Amino acid sequence: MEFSSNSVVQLQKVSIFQEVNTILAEVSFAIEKGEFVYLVGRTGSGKSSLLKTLYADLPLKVGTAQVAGFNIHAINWSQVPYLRRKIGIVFQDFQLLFDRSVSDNLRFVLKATGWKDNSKIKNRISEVLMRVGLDSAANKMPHQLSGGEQQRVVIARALLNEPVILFADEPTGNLDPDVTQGIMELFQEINNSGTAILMATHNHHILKRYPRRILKCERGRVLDSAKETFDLVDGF
Ligand SMILES: Nc1ncnc2c1ncn2[C@@H]1O[C@H](COP(=O)(O)OP(=O)(O)OP(=O)(O)O)[C@@H](O)[C@H]1O
Repeated sequence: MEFSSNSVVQLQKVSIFQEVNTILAEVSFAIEKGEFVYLVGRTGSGKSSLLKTLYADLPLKVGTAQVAGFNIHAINWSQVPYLRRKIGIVFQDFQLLFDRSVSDNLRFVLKATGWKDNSKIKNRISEVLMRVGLDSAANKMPHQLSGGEQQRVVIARALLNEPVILFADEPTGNLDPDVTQGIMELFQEINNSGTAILMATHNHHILKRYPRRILKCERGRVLDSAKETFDLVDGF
């Protein structure tokens, strides 16, 4: 399989494991710079496990994978923080630190990823909060924000180091339809400005409203809408 140098994710004959169980096998696909791709499939079909393998939370034992220029199959633990600086990760449950303000949540990540200059840190925090439409929330505590606003802070946090790709695992899973739409519009804007996105979702309405390429986990394989047609309804 030929991969282009424009790819931000390239997998070749990858198997995904949970403990000793093979969850997915023979997984080969590429995601290009600036592409938006959905990841779908029934509950337990392997979406989260695949994402975790891509951001090196699960070890890659079979096959080869490159993510944001890192060889995931050969990565060692000391390199993982550098990989994580090149990618952004957004989960369904927001995972903010609830004992500190929004800006301190963001400052924590910048400091942990090597930022030292306080005025640059302050500027970067303002920039990302502006980008997600929350510039007035810097001094609020997470519990003072709605679920949708908290998810925007998580997205701002994922954008801090200008990632080449965002991995989003059910980012709208806990949100009502109006708020979901706002988050999807934000993802479209982020994507339009050049960041690739791989987003796991169970939400059929999102796929209809914002149609893009789809990867589907099914019976231990990953199907690709760019290469084959498959039944979308089955799997939600
Ligand atoms: N930490 C774990 N230890 C062992 N097995 C696990 C673990 N996490 C997930 N699994 C198993 O791996 C398989 C794939 O789970 P995974 O969470 O990747 O699916 P998913 O498609 O993301 O599901 P969902 O849509 O419910 O989030 C399931 O059979 C699950 O039981």
